[in-house]
Amino acid sequence: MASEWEVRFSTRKGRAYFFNTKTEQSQWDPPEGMDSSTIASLPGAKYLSAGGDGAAPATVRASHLLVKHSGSRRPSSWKEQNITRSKEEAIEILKGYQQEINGDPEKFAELAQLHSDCSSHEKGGDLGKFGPGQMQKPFEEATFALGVGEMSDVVSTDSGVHLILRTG
Ligand SMILES: N=C(N)NCCC[C@H](NC(=O)[C@@H]1CCC/C1=C/[C@H](COP(=O)(O)O)NC=O)C(N)=O
Repeated sequence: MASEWEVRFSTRKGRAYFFNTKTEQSQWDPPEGMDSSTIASLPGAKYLSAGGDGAAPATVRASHLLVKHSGSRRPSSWKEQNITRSKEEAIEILKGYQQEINGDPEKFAELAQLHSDCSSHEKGGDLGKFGPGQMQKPFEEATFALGVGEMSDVVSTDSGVHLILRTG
């Protein structure tokens, strides 16, 4: 069924692919028998550029709200010298912010400024523009899979756990 499919972007291959959210199957080609208007209506269809080569935007812009934990690559921040919370606690805290943000970009920037364990908190979480290869892979792939203005669910990297808002 079309609703099980979405288009994602492989930053490793630099092209779009089809992902079945039910079976978790990935494939380069459109699902068998799916007509072009259905394909165009799939989530992430924007990655299927006019040329069909799935070219992604060269750079994206995003903000993030990072909550670090004891397993972070650098368990310290402007906010807390020695971060000892567990990853599970960090996820709970982040989910609390996610509820409070409730999809509102201004609220996102406000909470990122107050609570993000990244120096980008000074700019409401803004990381500026970046292209493939600049951020840790899980962060990059999650951001490239978002539409402009969309927010991610919890994304985990070696830095900690993040909420991401794609802004450009
Ligand atoms: N281009 C911009 N604005 N800065 C360079 C970013 C370098 C990049 N950083 C990350 O991937 C982490 C996860 C997403 C954001 C981010 C921010 C980290 C998080 O804090 P940390 O784990 O470092 O203490 N702080 C800065 O690097 C990397 N390849 O390590």
